[in-house]
Amino acid sequence: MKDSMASASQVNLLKQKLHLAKAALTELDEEQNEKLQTLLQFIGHLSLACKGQNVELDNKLAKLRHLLTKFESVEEALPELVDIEQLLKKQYNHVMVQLEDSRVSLSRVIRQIQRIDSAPEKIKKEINYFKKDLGKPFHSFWDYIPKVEQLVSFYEEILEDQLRHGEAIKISPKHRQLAHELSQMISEVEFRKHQRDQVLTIKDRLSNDIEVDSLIEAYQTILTLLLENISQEKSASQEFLCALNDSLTVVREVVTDSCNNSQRSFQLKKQINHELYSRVDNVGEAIINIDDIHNLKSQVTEQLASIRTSLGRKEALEERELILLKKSMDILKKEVNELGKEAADYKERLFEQQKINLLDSLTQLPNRAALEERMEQEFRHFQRHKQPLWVAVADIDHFKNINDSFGHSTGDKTLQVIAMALKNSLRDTEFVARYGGEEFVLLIPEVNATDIEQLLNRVREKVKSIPFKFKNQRITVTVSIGAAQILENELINETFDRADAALYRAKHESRDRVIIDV
Ligand SMILES: Nc1nc2c(ncn2[C@@H]2O[C@H](COP(=O)(O)OP(=O)(O)OP(=O)(O)O)[C@@H](O)[C@H]2O)c(=O)[nH]1
Repeated sequence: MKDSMASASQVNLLKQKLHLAKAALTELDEEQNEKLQTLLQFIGHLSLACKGQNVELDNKLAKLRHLLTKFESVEEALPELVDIEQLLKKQYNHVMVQLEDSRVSLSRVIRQIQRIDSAPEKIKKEINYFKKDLGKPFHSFWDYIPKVEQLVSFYEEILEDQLRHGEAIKISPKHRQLAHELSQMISEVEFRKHQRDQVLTIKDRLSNDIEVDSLIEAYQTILTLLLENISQEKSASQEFLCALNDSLTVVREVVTDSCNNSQRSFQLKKQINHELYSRVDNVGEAIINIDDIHNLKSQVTEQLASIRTSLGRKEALEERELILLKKSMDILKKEVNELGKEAADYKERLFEQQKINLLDSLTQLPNRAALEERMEQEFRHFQRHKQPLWVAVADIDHFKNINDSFGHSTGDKTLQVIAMALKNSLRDTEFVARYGGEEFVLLIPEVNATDIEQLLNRVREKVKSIPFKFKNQRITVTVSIGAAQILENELINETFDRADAALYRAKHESRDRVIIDV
């Protein structure tokens, strides 16, 4: 009995112990699960950090992350882990090879930079240190990236230094040609007064030894000035059109008002006339129907009074009409006067512009466009009257020497003086234009073949006798002239070509002479 009681208490004790052990085991299980969960999460995050290196590895890791989300599938993940481990090893080796390749490439680039002799000394030293540093292997991309950044900054510094102190682009014959063409173009375009000093400075710069930067700047400035002129011209035309439009609006309003007034007056007058006719009819009827003279008298007097009133109204209406008409006429007159003034101003501006467009701005002689106009005119005259007409081309001899020895502005002054001399040596009916550069064209009508050579030699002598003095040196400037007379059935351009060919011959036969094409 005693035993059975002791056994029972032992069983109870064991039961309690078992219970406690079970509880402790469950607690341990939960704790472990929690740790495992944290570990799995950590693996998941780690695998995400590896993403983007290799597609196969990415896929494997994605699958692993999926399996690790549930305890039940952790077992399935084990074979995957083996594959992934191998892939990771391969990837590591691959990255190390890549890093080494990159290090070698950087060394190659740095050797190239070292060849830039003009690099500043300070950068050259830094590059040397950098090159030594490149001797150590890279362990990760974080060793590589700062090196690339450093290399880029070397490039930047060298480039900046070269831009700051770099040699200007060398001027070539092509640039000189461009400078010359721009200078010619400037001479042919008329600039506004306030622009002229700027243009002269540019012209001066173009004629001396110009650098490419200054040439580009000159082109830019001239273009800006031309655009400014075009836009001013445009706004002047717009102003005129606006004034024209405003005036037309006023005129239209006045005419509409005046029409409306006439319409109203016409209706009123019609009404008054109707009243007058009816009063006159009344008088007529009274005369027929009323026998009693007193009665008739009073009826006629009454109708006459009404007629007078109507006539008075009609007169007042006509007077008002006249006043309105006068007012309208005054407004119209004022508008037409103002418009006339605007039109005259505009015409003047156009005329001035036209005149400017036909003048060479350096010599103030007619320019090439004016010459073409005049040639046509003389040609038409020749066709009608068959009077002699000569075309002569004059060219200054060795003009380049003047520019080269005394400068372009002296060359410009020489051109101006010779232009004046040519102009003064001709009659009013004769014409001289600057054809371009140092070449002039003369149109000489009504001179016989026997006299032309003498006339042109006089012109040549006149130029030769100009007492030029440059840098205290007495200089004689001469011209060569070629001339041709227009022939029956010849176009004037053909005559010009013959004159030009004669000039060519004069140039080759010693210059300072006149040759007539016969
Ligand atoms: N100062 C100045 N020079 C000009 C102008 N237009 C052209 N020239 C120069 O005129 C010179 C003409 O030279 P070339 O065509 O070689 O002739 P050249 O020296 O007169 O010699 P020949 O005609 O053969 O006797 C060039 O140097 C041009 O630059 C100008 O408007 N002003």
